[in-house]
Amino acid sequence: MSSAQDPLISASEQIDAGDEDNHRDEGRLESNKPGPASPSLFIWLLTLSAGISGLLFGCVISSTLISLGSSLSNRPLTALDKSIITSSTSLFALLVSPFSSVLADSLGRKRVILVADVLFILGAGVQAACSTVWVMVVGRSIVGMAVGAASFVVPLYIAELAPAEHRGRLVTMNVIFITLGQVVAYIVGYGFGEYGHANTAWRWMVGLGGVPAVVQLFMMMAMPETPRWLVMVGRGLEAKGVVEKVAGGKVAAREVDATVKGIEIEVREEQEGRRLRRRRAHGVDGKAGWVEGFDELFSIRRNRRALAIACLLQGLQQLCGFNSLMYFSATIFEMLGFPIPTLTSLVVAVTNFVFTLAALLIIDRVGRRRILLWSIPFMVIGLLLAAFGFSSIELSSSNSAGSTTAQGNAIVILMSIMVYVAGYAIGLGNVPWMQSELFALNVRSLGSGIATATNWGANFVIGLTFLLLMDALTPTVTFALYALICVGGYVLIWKFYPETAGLSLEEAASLLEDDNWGVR
Ligand SMILES: O[C@H]1[C@H](O)[C@@H](O)[C@H](O)[C@@H](O)[C@H]1O
Repeated sequence: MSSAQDPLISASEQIDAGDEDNHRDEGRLESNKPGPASPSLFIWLLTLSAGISGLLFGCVISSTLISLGSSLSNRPLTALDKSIITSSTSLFALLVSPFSSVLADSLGRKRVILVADVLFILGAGVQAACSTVWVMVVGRSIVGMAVGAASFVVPLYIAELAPAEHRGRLVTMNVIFITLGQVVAYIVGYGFGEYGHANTAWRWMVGLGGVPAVVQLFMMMAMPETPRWLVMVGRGLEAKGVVEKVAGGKVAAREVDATVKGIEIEVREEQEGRRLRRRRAHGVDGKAGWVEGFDELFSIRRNRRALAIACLLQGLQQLCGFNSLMYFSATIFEMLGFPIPTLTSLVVAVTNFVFTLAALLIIDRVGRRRILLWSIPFMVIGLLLAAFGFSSIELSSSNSAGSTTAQGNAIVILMSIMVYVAGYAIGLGNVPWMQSELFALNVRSLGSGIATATNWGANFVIGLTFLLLMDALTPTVTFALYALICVGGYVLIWKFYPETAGLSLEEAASLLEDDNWGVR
């Protein structure tokens, strides 16, 4: 085959010839070339190692305050104690995620995962050994820092290592671990609650949470840094080795070269652009710091757009109310008269897990935008049906209707919640974590960190307001409000979120240059 016929050969030759105008095309070719049928064993291993953080994240987010009894501060917990203990985790996750993005650029993606592991282990130990409420809050806050850092850096790490055609699937693997962690937390919580000794069971539960972090610490030490970060810090040769390893020997050396060159070109262009902007603004040359990172994120149109979309998706993922079910579904099911509410809650966690698995199978074929536009309507239907079910219960209880009607309504609500959760898990539960593909490399880490902070901020708000809303506005209005938020989110996604499935990271990020936000 001649080089004219072979797009890859011609692309790399053009690069070698120094034709900068054509360099952008190279990234496009990288994404369109037929990739290996399935990810290599090495990339699976790497995703597994990084995904253990997801397991920890899931366990932490779902670990309800199992019976602490009077084992802290020699008194029963007050409502204030409970809300401070619960919200300290999301608050610290929120504070730490943008900060750890700065660390991910200076120390590297992998080291931030290692730091998060150390924090997980420390936090688990402090919680397991604590005897006062305030030490418990300290332990939960340390775990919050770990979750904040890990929830942002793991999807970034996976996305930067994954081949374009499998990226969605591999990032979704991380969400599978999160949802699996949630299922495990429910089962363990239920088991300890039913059969454990009240004063020690919870210590075991939080303490054992440190074990996966120890396992991950050792596994991650053997894993490489991402090629993109390596190129960014001038270690191009190492980057080539990693690309080769990820491909599992299934691609030709020239394709590896082309991939690394594509990244190098992007880095060079961005450094050049940054230098020019600095010179124009301050008349000086020099190394850009993280303040410039913020400046670039907000002053350049394409970066601003990427940030707006990533924050929209992450905010919507939480404001749609899903985690209120994770935190309080047992309370809801108790209210509805289910005999073992914690077991009914497990149904929610399992539905979430199973449909996230389904997302794994179809996400790269269906595409991110399309999967959201298909699945959000199911969330709206589920929420509205649940709202309707609650309104019937409110009516029937005020008319003191028979318990069969109430039971029927409770089942309708459970089914509607399952429809909602399925819709959530297949789209909104995982697509926002593909945030890094929206950003150009120089602002990728910072942008992902801010979007992750948006996720934790909205999570904090939902956790804090759900019970209050149920009380002040009735369950019907609360669920209808979440449906309204989903409708608003749907319209914004339809207007502004372009499809990024199958594109290289470089190509996906440049979509947002378009006047129509890359949507058409
Ligand atoms: O992607 C995850 C997943 O959907 C979890 O089930 C949810 O609890 C988290 O908040 C979310 O970030």
